[in-house]
Amino acid sequence: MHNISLNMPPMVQTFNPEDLFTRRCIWVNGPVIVGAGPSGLAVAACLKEQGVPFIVLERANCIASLWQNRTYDRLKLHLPKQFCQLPNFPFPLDFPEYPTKFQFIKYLESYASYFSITPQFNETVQSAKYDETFGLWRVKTIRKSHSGNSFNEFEYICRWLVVATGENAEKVVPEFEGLEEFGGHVMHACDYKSGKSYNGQKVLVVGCGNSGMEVSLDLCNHHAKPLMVVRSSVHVLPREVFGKSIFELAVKLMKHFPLKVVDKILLILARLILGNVEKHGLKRPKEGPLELKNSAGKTPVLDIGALKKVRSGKIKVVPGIKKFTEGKVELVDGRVLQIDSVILATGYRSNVPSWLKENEFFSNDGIPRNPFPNGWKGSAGLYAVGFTRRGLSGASLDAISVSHDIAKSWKEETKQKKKAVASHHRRCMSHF
Ligand SMILES: Cc1cc2nc3c(=O)[nH]c(=O)nc-3n(C[C@H](O)[C@H](O)[C@H](O)COP(=O)(O)OP(=O)(O)OC[C@H]3O[C@@H](n4cnc5c(N)ncnc54)[C@H](O)[C@@H]3O)c2cc1C
Ligand SMILES: NC(=O)C1=CN([C@@H]2O[C@H](COP(=O)(O)OP(=O)(O)OC[C@H]3O[C@@H](n4cnc5c(N)ncnc54)[C@H](OP(=O)(O)O)[C@@H]3O)[C@@H](O)[C@H]2O)C=CC1
Ligand SMILES: O=C(O)C(=O)Cc1c[nH]c2ccccc12
Repeated sequence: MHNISLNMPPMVQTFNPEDLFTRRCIWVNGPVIVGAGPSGLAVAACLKEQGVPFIVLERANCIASLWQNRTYDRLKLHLPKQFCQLPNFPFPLDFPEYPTKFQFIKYLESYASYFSITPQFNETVQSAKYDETFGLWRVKTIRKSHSGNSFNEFEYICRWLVVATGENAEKVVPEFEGLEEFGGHVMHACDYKSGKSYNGQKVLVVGCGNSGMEVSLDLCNHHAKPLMVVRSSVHVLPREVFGKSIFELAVKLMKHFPLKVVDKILLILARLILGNVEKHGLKRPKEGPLELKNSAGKTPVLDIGALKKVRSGKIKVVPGIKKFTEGKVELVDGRVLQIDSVILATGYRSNVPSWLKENEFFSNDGIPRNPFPNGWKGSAGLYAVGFTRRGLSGASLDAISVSHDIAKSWKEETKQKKKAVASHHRRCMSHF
């Protein structure tokens, strides 16, 4: 870690009869990066290359905790590999076009070790606030011990703060009337690993984004009977068009045509390849797929086989939920269906508003207000990586911009400090 402990006397923050917390102050000669997912690792690597010291704080006990702890076994990247690698370190040549989550995790581990990035694990940022008087960020954290039985509080003081906690930091768990009476097993998709234990069960999958579709498909493959809730609408696109990635095609088209035209082309191709999906209950939104991704952050589904199961009736599409009763769900169309368990594929949200004491750069939903490509730089040394709704490729672009900007001001400030020290030294010497 590149930091200097100020050795300040421990300050008693709160008095708790069971725990006496002490908060240690640590000066960081560079940025504090919050989050050790792909975004935090990418910005850390780019800073390393430019000789800027930093620290990375991570609440989990490992890097890329979303990928390691909160995703299902059959997950594969659904964009081709060239859009998913991080700066300055390509995927191994033998990786398939769509790497598995385990290959991706291995790559991230090699990435962290190649750039010698050693995050401070089990440390959750609880608040970060800009101190106007000193022109510095104060980042307060709580660190869990290895045993998990004791906690220590820290305060990091720094000039630059990089937010890399992700668009998917917390699960969204909506409230449903009667869910406590339901009695069956209920969990969020982030805790789903495989359909192994659901053999023969009727499972209500709430949500039809990429998670809902892929969990439903996995349940089918494990001989369960999924019912997938589509309460509003969804764009389903083929992952490939005539053997070529539709995402790659969209990126190429965007260089020549406006977004609305690209959306029209994507929808014509989807219709040609997938047919009319609306007759199966998968109503398309009014806005086009890329337009909707930009405006509302809603990712189109890239189909990897769920649609075939919908067509054959193996995945049953049902409308919104009215309420739950014991062993049953009542739908908005009045139908009452018997079900065994529920999987909430209801999405994720950013957690930035819960800890960052700032509301100019980030909006209430925890995403920077400025749209791409200007969403990475705030004021007073505040930065964001991985919030442009452009997946891993967007995070890599942010990491490069952020690291260059920080390196520039870090080098200027370090030079000024060195000059000040040298002139102070000269003044002291002249007294002799
Ligand atoms: C199931 C799933 C599949 C996906 N597949 C793809 C894909 O194929 N291609 C693609 O481009 N994108 C995909 N995404 C999008 C995904 O968001 C990115 O791939 C990527 O994980 C984003 O990286 P990140 O570092 O910004 O966020 P994350 O990976 O979420 O990492 C953020 C880190 O910050 C930590 N953190 C959060 N709050 C705090 C705090 N207060 N203090 C300390 N640490 C904190 C978290 O523990 C986490 O480790 C997928 C998302 C999901 C949910
Ligand atoms: N293979 C891959 O690479 C995968 C990538 N991902 C990515 O992870 C991110 C998150 O995806 P995902 O987890 O699917 O989340 P999304 O936010 O994309 O989808 C959430 C779904 O839940 C529905 N929903 C929310 N609340 C309710 C409710 N109260 N009742 C009924 N339905 C509800 C939403 O419906 P509505 O639209 O009406 O709000 C929507 O269909 C995306 O970026 C996605 O692309 C996910 C899985 C696999
Ligand atoms: O955020 C995701 O889940 C992704 O897979 C990355 C992504 C960014 N922009 C998109 C547009 C269409 C499909 C996927 C993505």
